Amino acid sequence: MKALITGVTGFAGSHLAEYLLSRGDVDVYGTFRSLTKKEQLGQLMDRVHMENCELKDPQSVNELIQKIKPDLIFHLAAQSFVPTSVLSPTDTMVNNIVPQLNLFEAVRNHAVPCKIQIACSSEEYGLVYPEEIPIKETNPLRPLNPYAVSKIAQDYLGYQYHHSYGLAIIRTRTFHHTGPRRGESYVTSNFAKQIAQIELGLQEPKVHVGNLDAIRDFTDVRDIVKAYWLAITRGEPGDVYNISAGTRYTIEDMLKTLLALTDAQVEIHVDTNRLRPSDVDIVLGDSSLFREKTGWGPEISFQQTMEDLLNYWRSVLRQPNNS
Ligand SMILES: Nc1nc2c(ncn2[C@@H]2O[C@H](COP(=O)(O)OP(=O)(O)O[C@H]3O[C@H](CO)[C@@H](O)[C@H](O)[C@@H]3O)[C@@H](O)[C@H]2O)c(=O)[nH]1
Repeated sequence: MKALITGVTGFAGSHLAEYLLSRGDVDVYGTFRSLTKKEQLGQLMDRVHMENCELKDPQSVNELIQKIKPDLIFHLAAQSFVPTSVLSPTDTMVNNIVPQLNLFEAVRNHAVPCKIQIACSSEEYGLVYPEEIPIKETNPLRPLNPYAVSKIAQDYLGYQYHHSYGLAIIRTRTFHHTGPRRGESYVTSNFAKQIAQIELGLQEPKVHVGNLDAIRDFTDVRDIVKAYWLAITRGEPGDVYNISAGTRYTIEDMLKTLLALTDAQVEIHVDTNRLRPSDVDIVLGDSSLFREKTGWGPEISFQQTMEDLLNYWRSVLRQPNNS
C-alpha cells in the first residue's frame, strides 16, 4: 500500500511516517519544504521516498499524483502557528488552502481511487460558550484568527469535494497535540526548551510566558498519528471527527508539570508580546464519535508526554551545533 504524507518533515508528519514505517505494510512517500529538517530527521527520512513538489503549484502536484498514484493521502502540510496567521493572514490562507485544492484537483484529474485524510483543527470552533463544553462536531464554528478561518476553508472544501465529486475525504479536527520534535514556537515546546536552556546555563532563570489561563485538551502526537491511520482506514468518507484525549489543563498547569520535572529554580515572567489579540480561552473536545467508529483511545499520559518533550530538548541542546 502506498501512502503519501504532505509535510512529512513536519511535527505530525514525521511522527506519522515513523508510525507507518513501523507497521511494515506501507510504502511511505512524502513532500517536504525544509531541507534542514530533512537532514535533522536523518535515518527516518532515508526510509521515506522524498518527493520534490511545490504544493502551491498545480502542475507540480499533478505530476506527483500521476507518478505515485497513492492509495492513501495524509494532507498535513500547513502553516499551523496561530500568531503567524495574525501577522501574515494572506500567506496563511494561500499556504493552507491552495495546496489542498491542488491535491483534490489532481486526484480528480487522474481519477486516483485513494482515500484522503485532511488535518483540520479544533481552532475552527474558536469562541465556545461554557454550556458547549466538551465540544462536539456539531458545534457552530466561530473562528477567532485567520489560521482558524483557513482550516474552516480546508474542512468545508473537503466536505464539498466529497459531495460534489465523490472523493473519499475524511476530515479530522485535531485538538492540541505535542511531544518530542514539537516546533519551539508552540507553548509546550517553548516552555520545555526554556527550562532545558536554564538547566544548561544558556538562559537566565526566568521562563517567559504569555496567557497562562487558557485551557487546552492535550494529546500526545504519537497517539494522534495512530488516530490518523484509523481515521483513513476505518473512518467514513465525507464525515468529520474530533480527535482529542479529553484532558483539561490550563497552560499554567502544563508549566507546573514541566517545572516539577526539573531541579532548576525559575521565575515566571509574563511578556506582553506573547499575549494574543483574541485568544481561544477553552478548547476541550468530545471525541466519542471517533472513538466509537474506530476504537481509538489515547495511550500516553500527559505527564509522560511532558517528560519526553523536556528530555527531547535536553538532548537537542546537548548536541554540538544545537540551535
Ligand atoms: N505559543 C505560545 N503560546 C502561549 C505562550 N504563553 C501562553 N500561551 C498560550 O498557550 C495556548 C496554546 O498556544 P499554542 O501552543 O501556540 O497552540 P494553539 O494556539 O492552541 O494552537 C495549536 O493547537 C491547534 C489545535 O490542535 C492547532 O491547530 C494549531 O496548529 C496549534 O498546534 C494559547 O492560549 C496561547 O495564548 C507562549 O509563550 N507561547
